Amino acid sequence: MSAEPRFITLEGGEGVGKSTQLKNLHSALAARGIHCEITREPGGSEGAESIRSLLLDGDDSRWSAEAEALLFAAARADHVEKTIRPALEQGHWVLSDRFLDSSLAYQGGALGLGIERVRDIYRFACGDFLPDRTLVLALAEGGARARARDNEGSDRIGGRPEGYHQKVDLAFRLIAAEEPDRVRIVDGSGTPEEVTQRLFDNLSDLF
Ligand SMILES: Nc1ncnc2c1ncn2[C@@H]1O[C@H](COP(=O)(O)OP(=O)(O)OP(=O)(O)O)[C@@H](O)[C@H]1O
Ligand SMILES: Cc1cn([C@H]2C[C@H](O)[C@@H](COP(=O)(O)O)O2)c(=O)[nH]c1=O
Repeated sequence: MSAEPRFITLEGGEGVGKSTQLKNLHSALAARGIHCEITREPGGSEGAESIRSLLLDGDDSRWSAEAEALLFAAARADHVEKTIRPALEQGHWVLSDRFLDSSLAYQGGALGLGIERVRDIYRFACGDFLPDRTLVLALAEGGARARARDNEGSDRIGGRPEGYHQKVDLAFRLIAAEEPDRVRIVDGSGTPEEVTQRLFDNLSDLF
């Protein structure tokens, strides 16, 4: 349908439905003749998947805030170079479960590094490359859904206290307010099909 390949990212806090919606959106776009490659962060390339376990396994105290932000940026640089750019150059759309805005919200906003400092790290890692559209799913009961899904177990960052995740949500809203053309907050409540339709509607200007 569209000649121009697009890079779309799905964002939001824990358990808001990103992975579910990534698959649904992939099918909804395929039904309209748009082939997408699906990927995720941290990960999405061989090197970045190795960094993923460094970031998500172990105790919260394993890394300083600065080291954590740099590890996410290193993983992202590899992901962009090895997976995302090549797919776009081949004419494929790319849908990623998390990307830059997770670092801005989790490390910049909630961990206290500052959103602008984390943007600077990103520019060093990836230059001026940005998603064409970022859809942030918003859902108050996301944390409860994630805990039910994970049987109360969680990874190094997901297991941080409730106050941390509230700051993540606030930071996503700040980022969306700063970049309204790229970043949209989308209501994550209702059936999976209702949410997919809302996400799809927020991409229609890109077709
Ligand atoms: N619309 C929905 N209604 C009810 N349950 C849902 C809905 N969407 C997803 N779920 C369920 O909620 C849980 C979390 O969804 P999902 O894994 O897609 O979220 P996520 O944002 O990718 O989470 P995380 O960031 O923690 O990996 C899963 O058990 C999933 O089946
Ligand atoms: C990309 C990215 C991720 N995070 C955090 C967010 C989650 O707690 C985990 C990833 O787990 P998921 O189940 O695969 O969503 O990592 C982060 O803090 N900063 C980032 O840049």
